[in-house]
Amino acid sequence: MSTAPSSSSSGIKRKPSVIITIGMAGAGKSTFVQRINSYLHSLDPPSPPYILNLDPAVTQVPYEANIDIRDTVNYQEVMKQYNLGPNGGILTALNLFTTKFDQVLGIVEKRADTVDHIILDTPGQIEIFTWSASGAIITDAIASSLPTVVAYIVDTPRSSAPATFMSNMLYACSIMYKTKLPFILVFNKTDVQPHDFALEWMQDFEAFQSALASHSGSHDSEGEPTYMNSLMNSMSLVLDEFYKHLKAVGVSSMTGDGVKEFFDAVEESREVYEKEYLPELERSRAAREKTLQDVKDDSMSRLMKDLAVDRAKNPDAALHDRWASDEEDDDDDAEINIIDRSEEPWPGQYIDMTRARRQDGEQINWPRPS
Ligand SMILES: Nc1nc2c(ncn2[C@@H]2O[C@H](COP(=O)(O)OP(=O)(O)OP(=O)(O)O)[C@@H](O)[C@H]2O)c(=O)[nH]1
Repeated sequence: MSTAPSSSSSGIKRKPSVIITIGMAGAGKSTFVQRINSYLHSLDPPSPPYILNLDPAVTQVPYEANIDIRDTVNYQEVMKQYNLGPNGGILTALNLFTTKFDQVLGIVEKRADTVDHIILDTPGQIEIFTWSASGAIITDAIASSLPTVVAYIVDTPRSSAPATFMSNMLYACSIMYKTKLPFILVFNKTDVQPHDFALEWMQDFEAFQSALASHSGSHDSEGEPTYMNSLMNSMSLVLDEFYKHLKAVGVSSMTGDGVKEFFDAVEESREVYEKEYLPELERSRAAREKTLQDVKDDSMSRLMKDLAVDRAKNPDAALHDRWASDEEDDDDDAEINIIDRSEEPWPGQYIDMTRARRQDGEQINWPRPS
């Protein structure tokens, strides 16, 4: 029993799959992460994943994270120091952690040879990850290095009303188009409510529309469809296209039902990543490099034109510009002092101006107006 071959026929260890779990608060992300963690441990041979907890505010997680944001940033302290409320504190803690994400990625890449799955558990407040620069930086950084899939966790019992289902799907849709990554809808808590209704609504928009029509509040006092009803009808047509691009599985993080199907979907998504996401990533990288090169070429050609104009105006200028030969000799061996800031700091590199102390009795003559 194994989810996927961990090495290819050539004997080269294949890269691990990264699973980013995202979902509304209380949808069951942490419980789901623990469930897939225990599933991977139960395989023969066991295939323990590498887990990153990115929720700084969680008090307890049901799994042991390999990297935990709480070890790096104290969210309570951030709230105090920056005078923030809980959400601002979580966002700032994530921002601070993201400044170190290159180190995290370095560690993760080193682990890539020994694990088959890397799992990211994200903050409970969904928008802190999905609509922040930090969330985008973390997602892009990891997805450009390893095959990545988004697992969007849905609280199935709480999405059984057509309007709630629709708003959850719209949110999922916006995340899918933002990340452009392969996307798996995980209908969680199927032990409480099976997810068949959701699959039916996704496959047949007429079924969704009739569920909507039969729901109370869909018609006004004169029997006309309400504004909300008409809006959701139109939205369901829009979402029809979105449903074609994703996989949906039903899971119970409580009982473990559907976890095997989830990993099958991860495996299929890996192919989508390699066929669609990776070429797109390389295309946009090449486009970015081309734009940069075009800007450089343009500046250079303008500089050369300016030089040509100067030379035409004053043909002798170049003669006067010559250095004396002894000056040239002096400079020949001079080292160009380029500082690589990514190297180890050297003594005195960091001068914290806020801490510089004045000598006792030292007078400072501040400049005064007039
Ligand atoms: N019955 C049932 N309950 C579940 C399932 N998955 C999670 N829960 C419960 O749902 C509640 C929320 O689960 P969490 O895993 O804390 O959800 P979360 O999305 O991580 O929540 P945040 O920490 O707010 O992000 C807990 O009480 C879980 O026990 C499931 O598959 N079935």
